[in-house]
Amino acid sequence: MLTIALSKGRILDDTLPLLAEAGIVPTENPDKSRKLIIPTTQDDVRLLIVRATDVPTYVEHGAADLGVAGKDVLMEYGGQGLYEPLDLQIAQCKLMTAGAIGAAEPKGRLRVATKFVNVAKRYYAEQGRQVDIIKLYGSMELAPLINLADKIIDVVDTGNTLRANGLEPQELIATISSRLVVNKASMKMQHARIQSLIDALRLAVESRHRG
Ligand SMILES: Nc1ncnc2c1ncn2[C@@H]1O[C@H](COP(=O)(O)OP(=O)(O)OP(=O)(O)O)[C@@H](O)[C@H]1O
Ligand SMILES: O=P(O)(O)OC[C@H]1O[C@H](OP(=O)(O)OP(=O)(O)O)[C@H](O)[C@@H]1O
Repeated sequence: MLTIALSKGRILDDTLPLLAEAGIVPTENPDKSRKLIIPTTQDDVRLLIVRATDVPTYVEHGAADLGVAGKDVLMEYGGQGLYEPLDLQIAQCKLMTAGAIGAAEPKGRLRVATKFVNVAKRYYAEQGRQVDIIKLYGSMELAPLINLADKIIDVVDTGNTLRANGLEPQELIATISSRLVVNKASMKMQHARIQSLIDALRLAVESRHRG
């Protein structure tokens, strides 16, 4: 059995067409179903529906053989516990710092609100900048508006969410897309099977970007 961990929303929506091209189609609509284990048209392939930030955990521990996760989530998760053989080129966005439009840089310690605590620590450590990181789980854009923080670190696509809250994008930390991740033991034990799936998905990604 091959188990693939996916999160509902844009990753599921953008991954299903690629899986379909590789011959894997869920037997019920994962967006509508309340089931968390979804069989597919291939008897020996199933999907696990998990939170986006939990995908690397399922795959590293072997609860899933493969998964799809945003590079932002993988950067935050860290470590060397997963193979990352393919950029699926979906859910593309940027990981950026942002602050109130026109606000001056604070003189002393910078207060940065984010759910990407590890990424933030690494980013400012590389710059030798002293910061206080404030962990939030959502609605990051609020923090500078109510003076909880000077800046935020979040993913930005159109910039509409920032603009709607009087914020502007500042520094680019990384360009982001979603990656196929593979459990290391699975890659050894089921090498031919997983490699042929990677190859099929690579073809699907390439044909999408040609057409
Ligand atoms: N506005 C966006 N445009 C394009 N890609 C995005 C955007 N927002 C997030 N992403 C990418 O898609 C991935 C999944 O995002 P999604 O919004 O589905 O989950 P989440 O809200 O980050 O996670 P959770 O549901 O666990 O809170 C993110 O990790 C990021 O890589
Ligand atoms: O630059 P933009 O195009 O506005 O995109 C950026 C927003 O997209 C994501 O939220 P999403 O809409 O996915 O909602 P979520 O908070 O449920 O993830 C992310 O958390 C940002 O807030």
